[in-house]
Formats: sequence, C-alpha cells, structure tokens
Amino acid sequence: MSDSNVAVSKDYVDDSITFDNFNLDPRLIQAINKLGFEHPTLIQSQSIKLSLQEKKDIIAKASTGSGKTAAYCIPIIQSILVGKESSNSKNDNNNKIETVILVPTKELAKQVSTFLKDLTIYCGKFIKIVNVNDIINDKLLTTVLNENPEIIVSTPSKLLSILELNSNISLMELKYLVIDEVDLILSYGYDEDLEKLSNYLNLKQHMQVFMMSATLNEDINKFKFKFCNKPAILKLQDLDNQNKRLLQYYIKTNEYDKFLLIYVILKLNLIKGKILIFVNNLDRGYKLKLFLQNFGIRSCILNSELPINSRLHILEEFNKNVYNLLIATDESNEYDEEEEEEEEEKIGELEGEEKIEEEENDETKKQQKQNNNNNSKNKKKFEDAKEYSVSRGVDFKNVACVINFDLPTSSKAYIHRVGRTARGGKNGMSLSFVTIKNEWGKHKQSSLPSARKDEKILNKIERTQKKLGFQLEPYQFDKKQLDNFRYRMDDSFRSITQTAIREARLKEIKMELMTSEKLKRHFEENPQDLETLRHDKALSKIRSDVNLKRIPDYLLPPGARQDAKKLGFIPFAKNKKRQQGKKRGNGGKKKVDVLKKHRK
Ligand SMILES: Nc1ncnc2c1ncn2[C@@H]1O[C@H](COP(=O)(O)OP(=O)(O)OP(=O)(O)O)[C@@H](O)[C@H]1O
Repeated sequence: MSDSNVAVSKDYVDDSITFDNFNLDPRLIQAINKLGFEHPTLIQSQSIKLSLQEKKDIIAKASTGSGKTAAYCIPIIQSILVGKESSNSKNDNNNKIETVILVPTKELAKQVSTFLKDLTIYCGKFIKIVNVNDIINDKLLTTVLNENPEIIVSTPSKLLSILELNSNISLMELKYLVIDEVDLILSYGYDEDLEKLSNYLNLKQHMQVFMMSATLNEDINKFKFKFCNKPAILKLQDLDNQNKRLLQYYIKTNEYDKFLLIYVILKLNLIKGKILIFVNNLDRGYKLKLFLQNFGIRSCILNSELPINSRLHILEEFNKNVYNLLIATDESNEYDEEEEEEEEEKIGELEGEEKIEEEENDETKKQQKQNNNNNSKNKKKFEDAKEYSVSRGVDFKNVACVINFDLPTSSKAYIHRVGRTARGGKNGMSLSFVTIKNEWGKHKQSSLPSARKDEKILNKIERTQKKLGFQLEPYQFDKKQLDNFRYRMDDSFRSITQTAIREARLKEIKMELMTSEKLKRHFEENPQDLETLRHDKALSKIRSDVNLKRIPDYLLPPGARQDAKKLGFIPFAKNKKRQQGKKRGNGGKKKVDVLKKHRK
C-alpha cells in the first residue's frame, strides 16, 4: 500500500474516531499509521468494534473499495497479539495455525498477504503469514506449514489439496476463519471445497468468522449457519458519499463503432488518468490491443492465460503507474449469464440502506436450498481460468476510469468492475459501451455473443444501481466528430485477422512464460532489473503505418488542435533521435535486455 492511500475523502471515513479508540497493540497502530490510515472507514469501525469488543462473527456487505480487507485483518492481528501475550505468560510457546483466510483468486491471495505483512511490519517475528498459492514446490510448502504459521492465506481448492496430502497439518485449533468475496467463492462451486474443508475444522469449538463482499446473496446462508454463531450482519453502503465519487456513464452504439469510440476517446485523450478496460473474452483483449497498437496506443493485457507471476507483476506495475492503460479480460462473464435472472431477485432482497442487524441462529433455517446444479459446471470453468478474476477484490490504485468495452453479463459483475475505480474515498468514473439490440450481429468481425442482451442488462444495471443510490447518465459527445476518424479506423480494423490474434496470443504467452519462469531467479538477485521489463510491448508487426499513429490537425475538434500536437503523436522506439537521446542519458552505456539474455 502506498502513500496514495493518505488522500481519502473526509466524508468517507468514520472521523468520529481514530484507530487509537480501539485500544490496539502499539505495534499495530504504528503499522496503520505507516500505511497512512488516519481514521477507520465505516465498515472498519463497525467490524473492529464488534469483533474485538463483543467477539462477534461478522458478515459484511459493504461497497467496493470501502476497506473490507483491513476490517478483518486488523481485529485478527490484534487478537493474535493479545493471545501471544497471554500464552507467553503461561510459558506456552507452541505455534499453531490460528487463522485461515480464504480468497477466490491468486491475485487476491497475494494482495491480502502483502497487506497483512504491511500490518505486521513491527511484529512480524511473532506472526508468520504464508500465502500458500505462492509456494509451488510441495516439499517446501510442507516444511513451511509444519512450522505452523499463524496465518494462512489461500484459495479454497489449494488449501483443500494441501490438507488432503498432509495429514500432519492440523486446523483443529483454528480461531479465525475469513471467507473474502464470499459470494464469488460460493457461486463458482467452491462450496463443495468449503464443505470438505469444514471436516478439517473443529466446529464445536468456537471460531470467529468473517464473511465479506460488496455483493451478497442467499447462497451464504448455508455456511452462515454452519460456521457462524449469532453473526453481526453489517450492510454499509455509504450511500450519501459514494455516489458523489463514482460517476457512471454509458454510450449506446453498434458493435463496430465501439472500436471507433475507444480509438477516438484514447487518441484524443478525452479521459485523463489511468484507464482500466474490461473485455469479455481472451480474443477480444488481443483484438483491442492490436487495434490500438496500430494507432500507437500502448496497452497491457491481463488474462487468465498468462502465468501468475506475470499477472502479479503487471498488476504491481500498473499500480506503480508504469502503465496507463490496461485491458483486462473478465472471463467470468461467460458463465455468469445463465444466473442473471435469479441473481437480481437475490440482490433485491438483500440490498438495503445502511443497517446493522444481529441474527439469531435458527436451527430450522439450517435446511437451506440445495446446491445449484450449475455450481460444479461453473467450478470447472472457473478452475480452467486458473483462479483468475481481476474484476473482484483487486485493489487497483488510482484508476481514473473503468471502461466496459464489453458490457458484463450481470448487474453484480458490473458492481465489481466499476468498483475498481473510486476506491478508498477517491473519485472515479465508469463508461460502458452498450450494443443496441437491433444492431447486434450486423458486423460479424466485431460482434460478441453476449452483447445481444446488452440493453436488457443495462436496464438491470440501472435498477440495481438506483437501489444503491447511483444513476447512470448517457455520455455526451459530438457524434459527427467521430465520422472524421472512421476511414482510419476501417483500415486498422481490417488488418486484425483471426490469425493475427492467434499469433499475438501465442507470442505473448511464450514471452510471459519465459519471463515468468526463467527470470524469476534473476529478478530475485537483481530486483532493479524489474524496471526494464515491460508488458506493454507491441505484439506483432501487423501494421506499421506511421500515419495512423499521428492525427492530422484537420481531424481534430477546433478546441483540441493546439493541444493535440502534444498528444496525438506517440514516438516509437525506432525514432533515431529518441534512441540517441536515451544513449546519452545512459552515459553511453548500453542497457542490458534481461529478457534477451535469458532467452538464449
Ligand atoms: N482507513 C483507511 N484509510 C485510508 N485508506 C484506506 C483505509 N482502509 C482502506 N484503505 C484503502 O482503500 C483501498 C480499498 O481497500 P480494500 O481493498 O480493502 O477495499 P474492499 O472493500 O475490500 O474492496 P473490494 O470490494 O473491491 O474488494 C485500499 O487501497 C486501502 O489501502
């Protein structure tokens, strides 16, 4: 977490109190200060108070970016530290696995364990944290787990496979169990894994449980009754303030013009700041990247096909502002579609104003509805996607705008996607391209099956967002201006054939695989070289028309002409002057291409 966290809107936090009010361990307070957190957010103050002072289990539904991670990490670390002190006084030095944090994706596992390490920076030697998804070598993993780290972060299937292989690893003394993004975990069929995992827990002895998400549905009831005891249910939507921070727009268009729109918006720099673009499948991601590349617009790709090390590195670099434009494939949408009808009903039942409830444990409610038949099917697809989903939970820093180049197929997916901006009290905007139903399928090369239902989905999104206090507005722009750019766009689009996409996809995987495996050790030894490794390189030479990369003045709206001289042309690496300049800047020393060196 960077210093950028410091700039949190005053409305957003619970400024009636500070973290000092919770009587936390000074080492924890110091770490929280180091992170720049002055006041707790609403969800944090409620969760910390109820879990520490009243020992409540917590089920929390709070907006994206409202700080749910710290809402469970802080009370858990505090409780472990208190427990250590009392066991020290009894001379009981046995380490135990005390906490399991379950997350749906490897990206989140990394993010949560990094955050925990930040929080334990001043007491790390007392609290060991292991992200099991990080350790590939089985022997090493067994050794690490045999040392009984206090906190394990894992995806459910990884943890289950570890427990099935290692009979000496025990969770019987578990005191804290977290299920983050709980609805995603359940809707993708991880409930079978949770069911099996429950056999490794001592459910008779009370564990404190935290289940968190920005969206919840009734699927969690089954596990609520299994794991929780009189949980406090926190539903904090922060209605008044969040809708001031996130502005949501849409554009109704045909499928081909989505490409024209994105080209013009990016080339004319109509949106300032870092942009995250979502597409619905892998090919679309590469198609868009290649299309933009023709105009000299560099972008990174993020998808489930890339090795996990590359994915994590891309996220890290994007958060460090190395890249401005990231095209993320949100593959979950391919299998969300069939659940859409049912899902809206559930959201309708659970969406509410700010409210805190306590629920009695009712035996009769234990008989919950049977698992949805789709779950195992979804799980298979989800595992195929290698526990990947960046629309969920990932803490993208300082994203100015989320563009739904392809509209998601459910209103729930929309909530999570647009929640990648306006995080931690910051401002943000979202822009969604919506295919007009009558226009769908007219241009085969740009068509996407799920877009047929875009208008219907938009209606659902609008209804759901209204309940959350948001309103989507049409994005205003001058359509005539677009037509000036059309012939340039036609040319570029034609050059992106299926073969070009396939080749780009293969090239990227090969490149990233090499990067991921061969260079892992190199970068461990030479961390400074990481800076020379870029993920937004051109993927193919399908077109090298310099003219496409430059916008002539006559194409620009009058007000933009002066400005565009600076924006419109993005220089190449091939530009001789630029290369010479670089050389000089380097003191004449040739920069080593770490990738080339290791490819030999
Ligand atoms: N008290 C605080 N003060 C300042 N910044 C905070 C505070 N708590 C959290 N943040 C920052 O807010 C951002 C969002 O936090 P977090 O990722 O926990 O959100 P979330 O509620 O889990 O979102 P999502 O639903 O998308 O998973 C992070 O960058 C985090 O560092």
